[in-house]
Amino acid sequence: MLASLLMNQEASVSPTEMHVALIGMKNSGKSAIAVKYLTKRFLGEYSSDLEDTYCRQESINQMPLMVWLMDTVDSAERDPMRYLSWADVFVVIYDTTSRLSFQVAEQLLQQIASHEHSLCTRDHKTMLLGNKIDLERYRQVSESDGEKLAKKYSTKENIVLFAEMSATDIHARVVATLHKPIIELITDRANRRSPSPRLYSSDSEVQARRQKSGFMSLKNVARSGTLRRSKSPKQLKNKTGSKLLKLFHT
Ligand SMILES: Nc1nc2c(ncn2[C@@H]2O[C@H](COP(=O)(O)OP(=O)(O)OP(=O)(O)O)[C@@H](O)[C@H]2O)c(=O)[nH]1
Repeated sequence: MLASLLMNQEASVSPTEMHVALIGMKNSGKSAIAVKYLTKRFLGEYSSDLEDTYCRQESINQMPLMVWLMDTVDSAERDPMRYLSWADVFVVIYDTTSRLSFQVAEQLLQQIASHEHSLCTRDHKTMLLGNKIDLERYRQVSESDGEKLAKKYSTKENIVLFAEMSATDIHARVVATLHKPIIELITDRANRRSPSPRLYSSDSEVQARRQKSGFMSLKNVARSGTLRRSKSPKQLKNKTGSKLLKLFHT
């Protein structure tokens, strides 16, 4: 009896889906990381002006979890609220061979921090991720610089994680790296025993748009397989096509 009560309580605080936004400067490797995570392949050529959201069914800590991955495009014309109001996990990616991309990563950490304080009450996790470490000889950003920056934007309640990786690395390591902030957030939420509400202000708008325009529901996704492409909130208005589909047709 007690065991089943505890199990029910556990189920009620466990998330069934996690929204992960990959953000960072153009060419930092967001698409390469997304493609590797979703398909186990590393592909060298991408179309850079397309933005998509994909999902993959995972088992994390022995719990089924739908991971939604938004592969964003770095563009001043697009509203950052599309990921700020959507994501549970922000993966801020920079290219370790580009100092400029590291500066952009700092601006993005700043953006997340100000959003968090002024608008957002929902808990989230951020990870600063240095990519392309296979190109060690061209490195412009040291590992300790990355660590320092992550520390700078960490608070007592919310630590910004830091990792380095290469999208050319083996699939298991890419998956393990992307799962780090997800696992931390799940653990934080379970410890607090209070799942943060997803529906508020801009989130409810996204939710309403999803229903109106047939955004793939969790049920449909579970019924029809593990990897699915769906549309980001922005694309519900403005269809741009799919990077992945495009990739596999070329
Ligand atoms: N050597 C190496 N090349 C990488 C790595 N990650 C990405 N690249 C390459 O870097 C280039 C840019 O990668 P993308 O994944 O398109 O970068 P992005 O951040 O999605 O760029 P936008 O879509 O323009 O915002 C591509 O030629 C990739 O093949 C990596 O870890 N190592």
